[in-house]
Amino acid sequence: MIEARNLTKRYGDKVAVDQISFTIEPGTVTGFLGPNGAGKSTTMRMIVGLDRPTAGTVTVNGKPYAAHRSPLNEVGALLDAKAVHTGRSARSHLRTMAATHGISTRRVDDVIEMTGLAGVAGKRVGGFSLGMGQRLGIASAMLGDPRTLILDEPVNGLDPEGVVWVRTLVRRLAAEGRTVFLSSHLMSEMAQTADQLLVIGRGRIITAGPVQDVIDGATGSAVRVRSPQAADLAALAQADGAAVTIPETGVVELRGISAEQVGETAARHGIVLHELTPRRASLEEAYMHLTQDAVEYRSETAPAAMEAAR
Ligand SMILES: Nc1ncnc2c1ncn2[C@@H]1O[C@H](COP(=O)(O)OP(=O)(O)OP(=O)(O)O)[C@@H](O)[C@H]1O
Repeated sequence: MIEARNLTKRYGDKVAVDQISFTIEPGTVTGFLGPNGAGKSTTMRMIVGLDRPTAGTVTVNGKPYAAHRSPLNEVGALLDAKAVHTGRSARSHLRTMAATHGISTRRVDDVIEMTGLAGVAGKRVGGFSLGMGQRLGIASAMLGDPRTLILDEPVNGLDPEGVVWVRTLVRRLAAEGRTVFLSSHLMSEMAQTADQLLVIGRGRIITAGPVQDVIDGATGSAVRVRSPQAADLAALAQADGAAVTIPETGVVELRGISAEQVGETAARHGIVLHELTPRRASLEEAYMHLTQDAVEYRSETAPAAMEAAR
């Protein structure tokens, strides 16, 4: 379990993390989302004691990271996959880490096997592809068989097979009762991997909760209706309190009303329906909606893309 209370980090005038409080429960995969510069890496670094909070506290399984007698057995972290001595082989890197923490060489062989690195474990890390480096980072995080895993962008640079592998691995680790906290900018992947979400923007928590609740809370569910009398139906739904958008001629999208209500209203007024579809937003749409005011580094085309996504 990871617990943060009023956790704050300032770099000079810049408030990177602003009094955030959250609990990451064991037995779940919790996704950490937010735009570039939102404070995700800073938060993760504070959890593992690489950055000191300016104020507030964060504990892992009840204690600050540094207070654990054997931190590597408590928390495994992948924070910067490139932070490895490039002249060493993967096996030698892992064996050095293991030796300094009283971990057996058998465990080193196990994590090499587990992360699919067996074929390249004797090669210099400097020659590794981004994906191989990520696998080595995950192997390092797993070395102490920790109860808590913190993974910053673990699928970055992985091919589709690698992405599925990470998803399966973290799901299995959570099913074993471990705490898994991971960040990613890939929304479709996060939607498939995480149970819970923590969304931050400009150093503050925007929302937190189960994935589907976060999506529904951000966008609400909608009903898409195609009808030759779409305008009539839209007027009736509006009178019933629905919000109406017209994505194309002959199609209306209604919010704040159920598909059943729409169908019954249509039947009562003899309106012909060609389509009646309850429509749930994607995590990407919800994320765009949630973070639209928290994006610091925005490209010129982003607002138009967001509009289209809504
Ligand atoms: N060492 C530092 N010195 C000064 N400012 C920093 C430092 N580290 C981070 N920041 C600033 O703190 C803010 C949060 O950065 P952080 O790297 O935690 O964001 P992030 O959510 O991980 O972003 P990304 O998705 O781009 O990785 C940013 O504005 C960043 O520029």
